[in-house]
Amino acid sequence: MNTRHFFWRLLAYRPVYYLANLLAWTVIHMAPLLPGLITKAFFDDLEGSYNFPYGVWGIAALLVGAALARVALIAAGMWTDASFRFRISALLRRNMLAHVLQQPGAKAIPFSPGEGISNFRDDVDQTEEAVSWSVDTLGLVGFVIVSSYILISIDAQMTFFVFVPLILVVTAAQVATARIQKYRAASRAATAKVTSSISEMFSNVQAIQVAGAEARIVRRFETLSDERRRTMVKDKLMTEALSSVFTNSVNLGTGLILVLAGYKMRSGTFSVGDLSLFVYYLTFVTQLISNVGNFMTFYKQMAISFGRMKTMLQGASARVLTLPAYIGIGKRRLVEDEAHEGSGGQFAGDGNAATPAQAEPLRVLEVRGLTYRYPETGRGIEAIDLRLERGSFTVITGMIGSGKTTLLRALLGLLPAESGEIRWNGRPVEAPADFFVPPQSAYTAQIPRLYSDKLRANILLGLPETGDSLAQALHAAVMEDDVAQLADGLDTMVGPRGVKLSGGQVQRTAAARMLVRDAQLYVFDDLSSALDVETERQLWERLFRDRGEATCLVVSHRKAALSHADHIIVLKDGTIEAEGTASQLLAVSDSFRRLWHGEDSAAAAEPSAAPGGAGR
Ligand SMILES: Nc1ncnc2c1ncn2[C@@H]1O[C@H](COP(=O)(O)OP(=O)(O)OP(=O)(O)O)[C@@H](O)[C@H]1O
Repeated sequence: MNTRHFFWRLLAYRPVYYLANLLAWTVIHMAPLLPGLITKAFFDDLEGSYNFPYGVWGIAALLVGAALARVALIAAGMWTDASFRFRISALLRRNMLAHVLQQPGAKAIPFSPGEGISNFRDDVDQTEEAVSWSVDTLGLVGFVIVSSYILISIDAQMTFFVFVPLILVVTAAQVATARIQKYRAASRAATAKVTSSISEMFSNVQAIQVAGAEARIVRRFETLSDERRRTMVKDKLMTEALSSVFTNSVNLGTGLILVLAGYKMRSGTFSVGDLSLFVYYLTFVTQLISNVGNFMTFYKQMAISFGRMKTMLQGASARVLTLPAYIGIGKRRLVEDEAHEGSGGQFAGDGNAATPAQAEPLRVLEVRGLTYRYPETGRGIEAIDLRLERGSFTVITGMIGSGKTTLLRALLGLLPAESGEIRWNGRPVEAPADFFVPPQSAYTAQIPRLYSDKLRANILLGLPETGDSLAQALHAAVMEDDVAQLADGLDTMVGPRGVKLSGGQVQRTAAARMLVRDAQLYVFDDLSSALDVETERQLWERLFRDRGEATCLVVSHRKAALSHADHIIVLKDGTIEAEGTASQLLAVSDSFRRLWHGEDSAAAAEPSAAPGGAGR
């Protein structure tokens, strides 16, 4: 889809609103035709060449009436404009967000969060401007046709000079187009860098402080801001220069009319009324031309924004952006809902979420040849085979960077696997990202995130609270003592704008979030990265005791998990180096022996750490 198609599809999203807006602004732009003629009548009446039946006061009353009508029309135009603008920008933002939520979670946006925000904010605003300014064009054409007819019938030569600015402005706008596009793209890119630098600084304040890197970070920020300033100045200068060409063309036109009018009035072929009509119309012609110039500029800038929004879609069709959808106002339409079937989030219970139908009870989950390599580094996992029987406890272990997290993410559809096959009871799982959610499976990431909300809401994430399910999940996640110590217990505000929880508390909150959901497969990514040995041991013990028939797939290098595992997979450089039980692996795998004994040396080096779990 090119920019023109994109533009038309936006107009067609709410055609009635667009047409109402177009009509309102066409009338607003054509309305000055009347006061122009009244003003001419006023001067002609004074001059005695025309006799208005209601006298000078009648003319003055008509002028006041026309001005009031125009004020009322502009108020109506503002309403239609705001209504249409809001709808298209809400649609774009809604569709982009829905698309992001459908992407493999670990690759949801191709930019930094700061750039993503600028995409949602600035690029949508830019598009909104272009579409909104397009309604001025028809009014201009209407005004130009009628006014030129009136003016030509008075004096064709003078009319030509009225329209000289039009020719100048359109030519200037065309010449400047390529430049504006270039400057706008550069200023957008520089702004995005500054926004993402701010968000990185804010999320890494502690790391910056402990590294004593404040001065260097500020210097880097200054460089980025300076780059932004330079690109912005060019962009603004170009836009303002064009705008001043538009505005000043009225002065040029007035000058030309005055010179010619003086000459013609002396020869008696041109009246004061004619002069007033020319000058009056010129002002509006130029103002309208400048509106069209603005539209052309915005349209070019929209092309840049459209390109950036397409990048956000990561290869998906640009039609995604303009698919009709419910934006929260008016009646929900069936067609729109169908267009987005399955595009709901994965938070169950929000009323809009598309929750996948429950699959048949798990007997065996098989993975064959699963491969994913990060395009940036070429690292990842290759040809991984896996078999999880119902009720089994499988541990994936391996050295740092061996591919453990990547394996879990590719299996769960959080990364798009390059190749491989996943079968649930022998049946292929076509869309793992949609399938591996409750009630099929639940997952705790290595570095979970909390929202700025109550602890209770962070665990439930929209799930209705039933019976003692929350208390059970808190117990299973070894979280009950922590909750008891919080001032407002489960109602304590946590997350970035609330009470700061420790890394281990965040991880156990995420574990509770997972355990409160009924799932057949529980997937944990390395709880040991923030839990001490004793807490992790407690957590596994409670899980082994209470999990019933649930199947577990766990990344860990702790003995408490390894010693209870039915099956252990040792990864090295993205491939399976060895597999078996702990005792088998201790006999055959060097890597496994290092991991197993590594915990003893880590515990010895850390006096506060409690002894590890029972080894076999
Ligand atoms: N977003 C990414 N982009 C590029 N390369 C990545 C990315 N994430 C991980 N990698 C690389 O892929 C390989 C596997 O990483 P992965 O995070 O799966 O390892 P891991 O075994 O889970 O490590 P850890 O024990 O530190 O959690 C590593 O070499 C890593 O550098």
